[in-house]
Amino acid sequence: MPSATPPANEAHAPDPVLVVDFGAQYAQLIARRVREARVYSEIVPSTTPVAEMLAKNPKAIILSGGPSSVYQEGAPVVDRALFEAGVPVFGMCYGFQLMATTLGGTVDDNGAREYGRTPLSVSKSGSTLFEGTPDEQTVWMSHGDACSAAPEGFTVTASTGVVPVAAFENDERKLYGVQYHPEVMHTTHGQQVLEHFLYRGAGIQPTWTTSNVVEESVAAIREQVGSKRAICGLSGGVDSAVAAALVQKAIGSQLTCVYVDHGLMRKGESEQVEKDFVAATGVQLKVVDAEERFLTALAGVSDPEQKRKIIGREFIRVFEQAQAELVAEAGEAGEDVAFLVQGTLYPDVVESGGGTGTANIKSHHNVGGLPEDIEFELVEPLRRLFKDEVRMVGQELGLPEDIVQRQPFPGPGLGIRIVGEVTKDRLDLLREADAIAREELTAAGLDRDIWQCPVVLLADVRSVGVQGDGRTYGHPIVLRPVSSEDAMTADWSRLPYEVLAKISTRITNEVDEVNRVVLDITSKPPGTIEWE
Ligand SMILES: Nc1ncnc2c1ncn2[C@@H]1O[C@H](COP(=O)(O)OP(=O)(O)OP(=O)(O)O)[C@@H](O)[C@H]1O
Ligand SMILES: O=c1[nH]c(=O)c2[nH+]cn([C@@H]3O[C@H](COP(=O)(O)O)[C@@H](O)[C@H]3O)c2[nH]1
Ligand SMILES: NC(=O)CC[C@H](N)C(=O)O
Ligand SMILES: [Mg+2]
Repeated sequence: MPSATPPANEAHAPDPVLVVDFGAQYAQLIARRVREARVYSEIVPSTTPVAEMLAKNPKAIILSGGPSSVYQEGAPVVDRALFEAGVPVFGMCYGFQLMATTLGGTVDDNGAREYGRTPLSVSKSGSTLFEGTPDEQTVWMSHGDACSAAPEGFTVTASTGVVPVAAFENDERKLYGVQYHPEVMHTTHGQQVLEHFLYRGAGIQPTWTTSNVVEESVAAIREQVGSKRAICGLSGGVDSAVAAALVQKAIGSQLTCVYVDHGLMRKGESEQVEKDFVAATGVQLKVVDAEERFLTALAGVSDPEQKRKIIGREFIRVFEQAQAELVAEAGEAGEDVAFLVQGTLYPDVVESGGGTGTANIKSHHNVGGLPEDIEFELVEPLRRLFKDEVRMVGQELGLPEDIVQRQPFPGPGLGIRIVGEVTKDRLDLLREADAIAREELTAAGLDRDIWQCPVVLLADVRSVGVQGDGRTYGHPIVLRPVSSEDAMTADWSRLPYEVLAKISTRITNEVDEVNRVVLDITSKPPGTIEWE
């Protein structure tokens, strides 16, 4: 079964607000902001035919920004029919400009460029978007083209020092647009304006909550799995813990969780999964020791994508082996184990290029890294959710705080934190360094301030040091502490110097072969969070 096939339980999604992605930096952020307004949203690529969009029964449509210029040849377009279907539409930046030109207004490159924080003057009397917001507000702009004339029938509702048409609306036709980016934090009344569109313009009720998600998913999982059995890949991370708890709620003892100890885990992690998770949920757990298998398959490989593919493949082979064992244990009486539950999230799908036609940055082992010949039917109840929403679902299900608030750890584990070939010795070395960094961050009370802190071993790099009056020629360790909302973008965390100093001293003193500790001060973009 191809990995991009949405599992059957996706059919139960509520009618969405569609975010049409014109190649925006922030399409995901728009979708999140809509959900923060308690309205369900989904992203679709701009190449989706209008009929296909309308077939999803959208409650409203948002047109995102994008890098193109509407007057360029080959720039993405939208069929006029979209504006005539009676579905409320909100255009932002490129989406605003496209709405303007498609409906007879004028957009050109007239030198009215604006980048960053910009003061906006609102003429709000009777405006659906702006009523109740201040006359002067700060917005985030990022454009080189501008609208110089709104289409007929539209009222201009805002302007800036250089742009006369910075927002317009046609309340009768339920069409709205703004030149700026309401979705970014720096736009002071962005969320309010977006909510005005959703609630007032489109008349949507804010009813989408995580308790709906729990109810709907449980029903969908029961329908999908029926009386058959399922296994769930359990990693100790938030996503699989929440997925397992949801599926357990739906099908109880038909579920067995499988924890794969691939030898790429951090210090103490396997013990923690075995003890804590079972204690918290009472789930049936099968632990598979697959260290040798993974290390053999990874021997001699240093290319990151190759590593990811190998790890993805071996995961599935281990799940198949576990499946066979469970069937054998149950004997004749047992139903087939036909389903594999995974804690796949919406960003995993989008980043693996499966959601919006975006580029493949790295193959997540559970999406783009799955082998072609997988025979399980996938159950992925979190495939539509963002991380913070998953945490809310976990809370709703009564999972303990220390599971729900855990920092993410990638499925391929330390395998993608060794730059170079993965060997047992290198893993042991990295495990020690990582344990020290985690211990000190926890001791300093910083766990909640950072999103995660990968610790990376540059196995193919050596540098000269001096220790105990002697020369050393060892490897550097990289600390990569980041802060983030959803791992799609991130900034490096400004950790206190004393904490960094303590980590550095301890690692170089306590870990053989490491004589240097460096700090990664790159945001995402341009860096990613993990090094591979
Ligand atoms: N060691 C493992 N054993 C079994 N399944 C695993 C293991 N590691 C990952 N998986 C499966 O792959 C999925 C994706 O891994 P990922 O690391 O994104 O999620 P997670 O570990 O559940 O959560 P988090 O992102 O918070 O670490 C998991 O939800 C789980 O189903
Ligand atoms: O389960 C996973 N399988 C993977 O293959 C994988 N790759 C990265 N990550 C995690 O995803 C987030 C974003 O990471 P990047 O900025 O490196 O893409 C960060 O939280 C990473 O730790 C993964 N998780
Ligand atoms: N951020 C955007 O959507 C930019 C739209 C268009 N390319 C401009 O520069 O005006
Ligand atoms: Mg994980």
